Amino acid sequence: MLERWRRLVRSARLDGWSGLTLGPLLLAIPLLAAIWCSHLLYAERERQLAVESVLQDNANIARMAVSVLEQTLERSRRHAHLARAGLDDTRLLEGLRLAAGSDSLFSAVMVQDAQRGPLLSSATTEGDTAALLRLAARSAGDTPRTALAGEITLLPAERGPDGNWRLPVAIPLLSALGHRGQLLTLIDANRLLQPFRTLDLGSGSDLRIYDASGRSLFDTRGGDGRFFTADDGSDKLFATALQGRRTVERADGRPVLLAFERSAGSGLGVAVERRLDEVLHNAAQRRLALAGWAWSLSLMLVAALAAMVLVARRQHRLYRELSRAEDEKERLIEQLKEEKGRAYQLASHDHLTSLPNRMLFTELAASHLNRARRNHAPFVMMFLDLDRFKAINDTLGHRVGDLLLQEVAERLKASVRDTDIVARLGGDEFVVLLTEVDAADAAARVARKLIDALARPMGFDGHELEVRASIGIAIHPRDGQDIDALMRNADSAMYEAKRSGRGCFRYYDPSLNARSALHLDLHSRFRRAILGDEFVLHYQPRVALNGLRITSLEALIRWQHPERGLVYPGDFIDYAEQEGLVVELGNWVVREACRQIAAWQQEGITVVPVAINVSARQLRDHSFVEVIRETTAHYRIRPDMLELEITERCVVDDFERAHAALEVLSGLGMKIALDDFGTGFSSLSYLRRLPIDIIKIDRSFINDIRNQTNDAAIVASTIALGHNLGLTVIAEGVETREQAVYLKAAGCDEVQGYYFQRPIPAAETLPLLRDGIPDR
Ligand SMILES: Nc1nc2c(ncn2[C@@H]2O[C@@H]3COP(=O)(O)O[C@H]4[C@@H](O)[C@H](n5cnc6c(=O)[nH]c(N)nc65)O[C@@H]4COP(=O)(O)O[C@H]3[C@H]2O)c(=O)[nH]1
Repeated sequence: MLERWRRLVRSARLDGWSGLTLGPLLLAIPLLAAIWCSHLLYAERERQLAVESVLQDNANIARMAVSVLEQTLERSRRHAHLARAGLDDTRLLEGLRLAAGSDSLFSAVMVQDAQRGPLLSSATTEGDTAALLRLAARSAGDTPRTALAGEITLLPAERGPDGNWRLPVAIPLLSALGHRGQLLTLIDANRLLQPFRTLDLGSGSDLRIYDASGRSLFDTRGGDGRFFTADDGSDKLFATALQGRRTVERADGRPVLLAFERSAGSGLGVAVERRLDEVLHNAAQRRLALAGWAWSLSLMLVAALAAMVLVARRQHRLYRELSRAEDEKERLIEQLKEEKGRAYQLASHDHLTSLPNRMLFTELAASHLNRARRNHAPFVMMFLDLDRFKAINDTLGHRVGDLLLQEVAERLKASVRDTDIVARLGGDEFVVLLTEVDAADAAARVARKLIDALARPMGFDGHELEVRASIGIAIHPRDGQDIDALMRNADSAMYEAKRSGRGCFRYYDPSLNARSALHLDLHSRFRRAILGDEFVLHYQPRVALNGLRITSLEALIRWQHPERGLVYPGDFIDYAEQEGLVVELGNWVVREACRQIAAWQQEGITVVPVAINVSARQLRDHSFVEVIRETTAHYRIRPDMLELEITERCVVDDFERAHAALEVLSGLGMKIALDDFGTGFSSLSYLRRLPIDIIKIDRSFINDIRNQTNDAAIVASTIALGHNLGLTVIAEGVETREQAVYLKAAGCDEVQGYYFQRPIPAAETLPLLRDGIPDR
């Protein structure tokens, strides 16, 4: 069974509709169990109720029968009273004769005196007289239990001469004068038992009357009932029956439901019984009807289940077919997509290099341009042309030319980010779209990288080639607002590059070319420039307005370029910062300033502190403090001979680290100046939190100080603020006497500017240091 169940489950699972089959099955089992359990319980209850009800009915009938019998015998007792009185006075017996004569229940009455014999007899036939005498002889020994009358003695019925059944009844008497006697009556049995004959007890039922000794007197079997004669003997049942009701087994083995009731007065007993099988037969009819219901319900359930399973199977089959169709559809769509993809690839890509062709490039570039517009981001287009490709193609053949183009494509792709786009427009013309660039400088770097990547030797079919490329760069939005304009301008910049000698790049905007050339130069020769002493420091004095004494020299870096001449920091500091070169440059400045101070000191010149500019990166650099410590120690100068000029930019990115470094340096005795004061947003907060000694008001505020602008008020309040905080206030960019006078009047402590002295090389500072600022 278990194995069959397992097989069923397994097969259902294999079919893929296990849930659909097992679900209804698992639902049906408890439902069927519930139907049949309740049916069985109900049937059993029905059976018990039927038995209980029949036992109860039987008991009621038995009680009623006993009561009827008692009422009848009560009449005999009344006659016994008259008879007892008649024993003492026979005249009184006349009353008895009349009473008995008018009571049809009594067929004959006789009063018998123990000594005198019969005193009265209403018997009209000899048979009745003989029956009464037999009865008298039979009960002659009975003694009355009370002073009035004794127990009633009933004898088995006997048939009279007229053929009617009579019940002989004897009651012993004891008169007031002590006479003993008996009242003997023949009760008309048919009359006595008539009520029981008409009782409808139901089929298989029987009512039986017993006398006090347990002899059966009458039962209702056979329609009219039957009387038991003296020869019939007593019924065993009576001997075992107790008062009450129960199920007992008859001698023939059949169980009956029996109720037994005995009269307290006469001792007569009535048993009412009904065959159990008869009773159960009726209950069985109901049980059968119930079973019919249970079967119907079960069948309906099974039918519903089967229908569910069938529907589920059908749906499952449909679902499988549908999903097969769906798979097929998916497959076709995939196939179509692949074919479409192949067609698109063919139509949109260059077959030789697999790079996007002009059509696809234009689409991609347009979408990137839209994004760049939304994000206000730069967008760089580069046109790239291989120098002398035609000659290679013509001399070495198309095969080499093709291989060369493929290699170029690979190298170009490898040199840019995945987000950038490389396309081949045709022939040896390529285009590169840089989508994530932050500045024109970055475009220059990429262009240089591309040129370098292509310049590495390539070998094909035993030929070693070096390819040089010319690149034209157009930047959105300065060089064009749409793709066409950008492509056109990148193309013309590319021709400019070719004209400039090939193997180089050119911006469409000429101003960018000079700057980019400088940056490239810086990049390629930066170390050489530091080692080869191409950088120099110029110094500009800071002058105290009170007495025009030089208080400090600001060291300003310049690049003494061999070809370009003196290059100012505005052209390379930001670039050096972006490229991570500024720390090395800054360290050089620290070294050079310390070396110069030491040199001045060795020449016996009284030196003022030198202020150096510190960039943001430099201040963040972990070794910065150490560099200052070591360099000052190396040149044997006191650290307070150096001053630091920082700007807000130096601290915004990593305030904590800058703050820590400044605290250490300030602790060494160095003064810290906040440069370009007033141009930032939060200068004031920095003043409170950093160890600042000096603020330098930006020169943009000094320019217009005399022209009734807000600047004068700003300068005046900055001076007042600085003083309140105990700081030295310096004004930068003082170019005129008026500005100096105004600043002095406003309470400014020191000034710096062309009016007093332009930045000059170290050699030219000697007269200044020695003689001070000349009078003006
Ligand atoms: N119009 C005008 N300008 C005046 C006048 N007086 C001085 N200047 C110029 O103002 C700048 C003052 O330096 P800064 O504000 O620190 O501004 C400096 C500083 O931020 C940075 N810098 C200079 N040297 C270094 C350096 O060694 N390291 C770093 N990180 N930055 C430096 O470059 C900036 C520019 O330096 P420079 O070109 O030397 O320009 C200098 C100086 O030549 C004047 O009366 N009128």
